[in-house]
Amino acid sequence: MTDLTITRLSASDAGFDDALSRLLAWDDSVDHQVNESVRHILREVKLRGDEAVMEFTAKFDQLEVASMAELEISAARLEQALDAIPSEQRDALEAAADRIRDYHQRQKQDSWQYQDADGTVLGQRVTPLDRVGLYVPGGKAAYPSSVLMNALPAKVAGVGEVIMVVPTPAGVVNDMVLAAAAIAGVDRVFTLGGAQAVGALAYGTETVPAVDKIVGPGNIFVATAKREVFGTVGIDMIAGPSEILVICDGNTDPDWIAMDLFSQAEHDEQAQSILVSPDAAFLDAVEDSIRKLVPTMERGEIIARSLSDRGALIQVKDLDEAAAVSNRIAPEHLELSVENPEQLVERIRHAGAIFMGRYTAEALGDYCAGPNHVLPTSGTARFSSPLGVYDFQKRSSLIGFSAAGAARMGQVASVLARGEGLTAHARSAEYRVDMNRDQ
Ligand SMILES: NC(=O)c1ccc[n+]([C@@H]2O[C@H](COP(=O)([O-])OP(=O)(O)OC[C@H]3O[C@@H](n4cnc5c(N)ncnc54)[C@H](O)[C@@H]3O)[C@@H](O)[C@H]2O)c1
Ligand SMILES: N[C@H](CO)Cc1c[nH]c[nH+]1
Ligand SMILES: [Zn+2]
Repeated sequence: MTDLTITRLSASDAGFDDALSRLLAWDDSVDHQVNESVRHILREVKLRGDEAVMEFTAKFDQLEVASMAELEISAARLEQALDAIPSEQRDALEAAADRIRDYHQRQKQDSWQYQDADGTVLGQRVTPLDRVGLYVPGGKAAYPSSVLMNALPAKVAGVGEVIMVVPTPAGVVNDMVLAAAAIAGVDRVFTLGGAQAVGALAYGTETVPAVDKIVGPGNIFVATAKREVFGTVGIDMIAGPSEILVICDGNTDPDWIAMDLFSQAEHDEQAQSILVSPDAAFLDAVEDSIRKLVPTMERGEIIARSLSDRGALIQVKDLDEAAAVSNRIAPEHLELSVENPEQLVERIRHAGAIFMGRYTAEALGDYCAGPNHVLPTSGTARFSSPLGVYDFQKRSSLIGFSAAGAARMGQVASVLARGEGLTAHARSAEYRVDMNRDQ
């Protein structure tokens, strides 16, 4: 097993800022290789469609097929999976789906309009997207919960067609993933992953229909591919390797905190788990818990790599400084494991999801609390939000001038248009002014 190296930092040390920047940064050489490889995959998929998709699926997912039809899962197979899984799993999926649907219903935006004094009608028409692609990760683990988190907001929004892609390395299909797709009402499922799946959805192939927007989390290849195809299609955000930052006042059981850190570290060697506390003895105790518990974990190797390469235990002088460190990192998940989370949350400006108090394990949010678990990573919580119904709705402005309104505002438009030297704009507005003057 990988040697476990635990990075300890102190916010009061002179080199803290640099050390933190190094911890958060990706290795540039890895970045470069990933970018190159993703661009190549996308180019090939755009040029050669199904043929390239099948080649990359064979190469990266060890899944050889003679035709693309073999990479689509039928609706009947989804239903069969729903019947095949143990009732305990089906009940858990349905319980989670109910809470996720209930939470997301509240995000749905409706169209609105109002009339001003001239009788002019102004408003906003809200409509669902026609067709979306959901990326459900599946390289190192299968994520039925991510099927629910991606698909249910799309269904609540009323999206016309929901296409899901999920890699099935070596052709091993996970029945819980398929069952979740049946529960959520996904329309079509393809067993594709990585940049080739993102390319197929963005450009369309002979078999995979092009979508309007691609949402969902994935590894660094998926996140990079989404960044590359943005503009051809919409994307939700960059939701890459998972992250957790725990702020603890030192009074939570250290084993609980160690396991909370593991809960994200076990996703990926590139996941990031950070603990921030003003209590040095508590940091020691959590370090002991980590060393004690890693060997007991099924995914201990991934956890050890992730904690060693990207994890840290950070000492701060007080909870205010803890909040400042957290704001700088803008983590995907932030646990406030403190006596008074309501007070501390006031100081938090950037985080994908905030877990309030000692009992709120981040893992509950991953599965069944109700809010979405697809969240901005890599500091992008500074400017983006959790996946939600709003990602599947778009807005059109509505403008309906009355004759009186056209006359009044036509004069304003005319002055502004002539100021910009745009005569056609000006005269188009003036026609309506003059027409009203004649009447
Ligand atoms: N933010 C969230 O909501 C959320 C939810 C679940 C999982 N996650 C994250 O999603 C990620 C899942 O990663 P994963 O790897 O298990 O599954 P994944 O589906 O994201 O990636 C698997 C795909 O990566 C591609 N790939 C792998 N190695 C490659 C290479 N060398 N070159 C080109 N392509 C390659 C393959 O095509 C494969 O199909 C983890 O980082 C996890 O932390 C995030
Ligand atoms: N923690 C992931 C989001 O970063 C979501 C997830 C799915 N299953 C378990 N966890
Ligand atoms: Zn998780």
